Amino acid sequence: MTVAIHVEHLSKTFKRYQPRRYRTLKESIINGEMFERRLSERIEAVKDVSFSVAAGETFGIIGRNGAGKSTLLKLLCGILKPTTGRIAVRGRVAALLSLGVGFHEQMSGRENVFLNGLVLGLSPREIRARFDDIVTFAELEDFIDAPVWTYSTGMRMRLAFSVAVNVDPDVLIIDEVLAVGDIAFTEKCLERMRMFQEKGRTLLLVTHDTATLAAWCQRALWLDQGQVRALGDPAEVAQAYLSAFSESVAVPAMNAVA
Ligand SMILES: Nc1ncnc2c1ncn2[C@@H]1O[C@H](COP(=O)(O)OP(=O)(O)OP(=O)(O)O)[C@@H](O)[C@H]1O
Repeated sequence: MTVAIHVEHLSKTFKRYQPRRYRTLKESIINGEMFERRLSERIEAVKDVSFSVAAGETFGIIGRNGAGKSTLLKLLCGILKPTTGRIAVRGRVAALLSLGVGFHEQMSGRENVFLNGLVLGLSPREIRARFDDIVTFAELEDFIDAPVWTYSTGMRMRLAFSVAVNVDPDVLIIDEVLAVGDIAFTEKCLERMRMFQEKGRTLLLVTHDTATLAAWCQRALWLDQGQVRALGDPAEVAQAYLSAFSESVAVPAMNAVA
């Protein structure tokens, strides 16, 4: 078995600061501490997490709000550095994280496609060769030269997804973002994801939805308060998750991978 992602004893701690609270501006200036920040707490967003994903596998991560899912994904794509632990990812990774991550607001869609392509390791020639497909898939022909700050949430998602799938990554990471697209576009994305699976590429999906785990994933991990609560068969992981949080209500699978 070729391992695509290997995570070993991974932890990420954030320091959260709070400004000192002075009653008046004068008081804070006199104290010379106007801009001083005070460390108030440490948040262990990811705690001693270990797992492996095989090449060609679709792997799901489920967990409640604040469980540490986004932090884990940002660690996997190198946006964040681990506090402790080790990550090894094989091949080119394209990630569709929370919307807008990776886009420069003042730059046009076209410039952002080139920038993202370069960041993902393509040469300018390779990006030029894929550019039309990216724009056509995103259905942004009329807007590609407008600055990204003028784009709607759905337009950003379309561009981000289109770049991610068209750079032909070995590992595609998707963090619940397809939910903001309209139904027709979501269908197109799901079809691309199926094609991606058929090509034997590795897919990592984050979802709140147990039906999505069952429909898409070969294995799954339940992350709870930064820790692995269950790892293995998606139906069993989903069952454990649901029984612990009976208030969790499954939504249709199509929305959730997204
Ligand atoms: N940059 C940061 N600085 C401080 N705390 C952070 C930071 N990023 C995340 N956190 C904290 O880490 C914890 C995990 O957050 P994270 O966004 O990874 O959760 P999540 O599982 O993705 O949640 P959701 O499902 O709501 O997106 C939360 O308590 C969050 O407040």
